[in-house]
Amino acid sequence: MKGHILIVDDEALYRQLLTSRLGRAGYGLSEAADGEAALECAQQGGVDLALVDIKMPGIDGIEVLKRLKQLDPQIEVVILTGHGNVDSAISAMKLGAFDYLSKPYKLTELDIVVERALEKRMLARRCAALSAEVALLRGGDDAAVIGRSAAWQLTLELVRKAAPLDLPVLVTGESGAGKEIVAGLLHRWSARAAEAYVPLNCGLLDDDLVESELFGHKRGAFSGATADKEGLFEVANGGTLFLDEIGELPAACQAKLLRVLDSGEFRQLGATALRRTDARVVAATHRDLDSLVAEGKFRHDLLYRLNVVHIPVPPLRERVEDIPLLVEHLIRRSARSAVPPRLTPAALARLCAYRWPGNVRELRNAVERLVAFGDGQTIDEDSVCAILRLPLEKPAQFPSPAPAFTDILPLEHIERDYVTWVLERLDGNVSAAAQALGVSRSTVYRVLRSATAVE
Ligand SMILES: Nc1ncnc2c1ncn2[C@@H]1O[C@H](COP(=O)(O)OP(=O)(O)OP(=O)(O)O)[C@@H](O)[C@H]1O
Repeated sequence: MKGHILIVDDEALYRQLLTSRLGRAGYGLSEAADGEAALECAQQGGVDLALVDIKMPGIDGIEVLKRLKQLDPQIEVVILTGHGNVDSAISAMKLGAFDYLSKPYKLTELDIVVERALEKRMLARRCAALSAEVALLRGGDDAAVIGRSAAWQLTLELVRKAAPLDLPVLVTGESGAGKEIVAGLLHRWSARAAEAYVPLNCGLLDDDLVESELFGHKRGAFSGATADKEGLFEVANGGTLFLDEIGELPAACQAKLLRVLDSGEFRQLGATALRRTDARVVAATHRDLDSLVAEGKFRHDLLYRLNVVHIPVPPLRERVEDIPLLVEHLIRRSARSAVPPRLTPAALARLCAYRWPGNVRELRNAVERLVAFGDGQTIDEDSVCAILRLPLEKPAQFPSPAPAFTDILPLEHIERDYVTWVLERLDGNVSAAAQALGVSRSTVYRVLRSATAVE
């Protein structure tokens, strides 16, 4: 697809004219007959360009332009003005409109303006993607760390406080929740940021190799040690050593690690002399270290030493508000073209309602598959259900709430029934329902409370 255009005009004839012309040219299209509908549509995301009639009842074109830009400064807006209405066209340009067209305009003129506006949008996208890539190659990018939920903000607050402290940190949380992301931030936000950040997954190496990897060895220390080798504690000197899956650390290494944490000293395998290191240790685990201590598999004193600062990373299901942002970010990252596919609201609601046992990693994999196997234009509820192996429809359990309209009912009743129905369809997940309905969680609670009050 060449880009998604939102056509906003109260006159159906003009909308029709534009949709048939631009539809034939291969653009994705949405229509809105007034400003309110336009903003609702833009809120769902995926709009690249809006063609907005300046004179409309209710919210006029200039106001729509302002609010669209607040919603997403990257959306390009072309204002459609009446003949001779140059003053408003100029104010629109001052507010960030890409261009304006005075009615009646030539369709070839429209084609050129649309093409240029979309080209600008695509270039801005490419530029942002490249900057993110460069930042990533340079060792991380704070902007690529996504999340605005209260739970995630609390985690970041802890990271911000812990980063400059120069103490060991233990990061815990389910697999795929973002522990390594947190470890990276602890390094980047510390005074050691310019020094090495060295990660090691303790679960991936054989027991005897972990020790040599961490502390290094002298030539001849064991069969196969043909030369002296520096350990990661030395490589990370002055920087941060990230020990992932610390629960898997073999017993012999646990004792040595405790010593380094206490004194900064260690011995290479096969060496007699002590060496010193100033590497800060950040450890992570998805396992319950207290249980491992109780089972005698993890040293109590090491846990005590590592746990000086503890940062728990909440699972994704406890920060549903982050899902839409992560999904948008991941779609943009995985999209094959400069115009990422558009996610339907029902598809997003399904993603928000899912429990994500594999957390952000599972979400990333799901989005990558949705983008790879999709048609490049739209990701709908059916595809999400297929990828997540969810039943698509639950008609027997969830009959349509549509009232028969034989009676005149207070709006409050209809609102209550509809919200209850949406909530049932989304397995009682209030955040997902709020997301799907485009309202806040407190609004969902208010409507439900009014339901209890009425009954
Ligand atoms: N807040 C976030 N913003 C953007 N991407 C994230 C975020 N959290 C996690 N991810 C992405 O999700 C994936 C898994 O994250 P990460 O490796 O940090 O999880 P983990 O908790 O360390 O997992 P494991 O326990 O399996 O090592 C990575 O691709 C990471 O980039």
